[in-house]
Amino acid sequence: MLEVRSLAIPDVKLVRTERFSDARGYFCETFRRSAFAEKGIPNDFIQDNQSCSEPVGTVRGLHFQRPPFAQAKLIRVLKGAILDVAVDLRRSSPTFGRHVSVKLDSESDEQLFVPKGFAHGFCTLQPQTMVFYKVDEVYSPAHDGGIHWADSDLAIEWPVKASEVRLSAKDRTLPNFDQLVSVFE
Ligand SMILES: Cc1cn([C@H]2C[C@H](O)[C@@H](COP(=O)(O)OP(=O)(O)O[C@H]3O[C@H](C)C(=O)[C@H](O)[C@H]3O)O2)c(=O)[nH]c1=O
Repeated sequence: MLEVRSLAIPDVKLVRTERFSDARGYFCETFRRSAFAEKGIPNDFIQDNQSCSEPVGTVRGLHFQRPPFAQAKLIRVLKGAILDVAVDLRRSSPTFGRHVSVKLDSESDEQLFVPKGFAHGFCTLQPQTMVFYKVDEVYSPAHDGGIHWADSDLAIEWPVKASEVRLSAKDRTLPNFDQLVSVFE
């Protein structure tokens, strides 16, 4: 049975799929387009991504792609655990600049749906954390954008100190939120 519930920013949704356990282990259907569409997630996901982060305290993000290559994402954890974060970049939204954060791990059968118009990032909570996510628009480096993970205006409470965080060179130099020219209406 697929369950979908809205988070504090209603367009961001937590999805729970059903796990069938037996003496061998378990089986779960992690995505079925028709079932997700019936529950308000009709997106046509056309690309799958997977990343593995070796050290605890790895932060990937905050990333987004600009229109017309803006991506909605469906994120789940294959191994380990993350604090997953979505930031509302839609200028017309009453929650513009606000974020939601949720812990996802490989045992909870939960996934996070992040619609277009949001920046997305996560911090790993365990070593060798593997994240798998579906996107509904292809990768377009020319439309790649981001916000610095520790932006003071966003005030995200990450579970890692700035002195210990593991970041890509690109993410270290991402602009602050107040430097973000209007991207999403
Ligand atoms: C995203 C992406 C990247 N790449 C290549 C580009 C780089 O040579 C290499 C690593 O890319 P990057 O450092 O941007 O990977 P992450 O830091 O994990 O970025 C992702 O992390 C956060 C959490 C996200 O939500 C984004 O979807 C995505 O930006 O993979 C591709 O070939 N295709 C892709 O779709």
